[in-house]
Amino acid sequence: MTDPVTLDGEAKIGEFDEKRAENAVRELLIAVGENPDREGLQETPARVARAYREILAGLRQTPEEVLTTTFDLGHDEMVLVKDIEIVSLCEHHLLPFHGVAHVGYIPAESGKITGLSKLARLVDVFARRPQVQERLTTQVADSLMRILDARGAIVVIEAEHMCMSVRGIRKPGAKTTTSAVRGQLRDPATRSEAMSLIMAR
Ligand SMILES: Nc1nc2c(ncn2[C@@H]2O[C@H](COP(=O)(O)OP(=O)(O)OP(=O)(O)O)[C@@H](O)[C@H]2O)c(=O)[nH]1
Ligand SMILES: [Zn+2]
Repeated sequence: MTDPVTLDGEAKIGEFDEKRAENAVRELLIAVGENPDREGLQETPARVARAYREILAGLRQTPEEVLTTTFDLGHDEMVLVKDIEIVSLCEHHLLPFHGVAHVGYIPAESGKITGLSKLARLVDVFARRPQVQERLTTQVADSLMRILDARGAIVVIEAEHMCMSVRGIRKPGAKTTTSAVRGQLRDPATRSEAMSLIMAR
């Protein structure tokens, strides 16, 4: 197995060990009192391993990889993509949290901008890891600043956590909102313009 490395977005984590994941799921089925050899469960460890590989694909991607396409359009005002669907995995319970991300930035003075789809890809790089919502929000904003030399960035995420709806406190429908605001978007007027665009339905 490859050595694990940090989750700072700059380094890649080790390979996905499918066999090990399968064995762990089989063990979990036994631990909860199930029979992993009964007909309906025989393929389950392999299916679950594949599902985790997909849901956690961001562990093997870096934000630099997805923000490579840049154009110089000379556009130097805010670009905002709203309602990007996200599904992530809460690192405390390994249960999903899902909702939407709104991602905006003010391009570098050079006018260096990226493709719109790349903003959604960037969100996925960090969402597809074991996460807490606050860190997911921060990592997206910091990547825009660092990689695009953006003059400002704003990321707002609204999500429902399955760990709060299906277990524990059991409050389905409760939504958590987190934001990260960087650079020129911290200026009150610019920030409030961005927030009203984000909140407009
Ligand atoms: N700040 C933050 N907390 C989270 C996130 N996802 C889950 N949590 C919380 O992490 C906490 C873990 O608390 P613990 O007391 O260690 O675990 P627990 O006994 O399962 O907690 P309960 O959910 O209250 O039953 C809970 O309050 C969760 O709601 C997240 O993205 N951000
Ligand atoms: Zn949780």
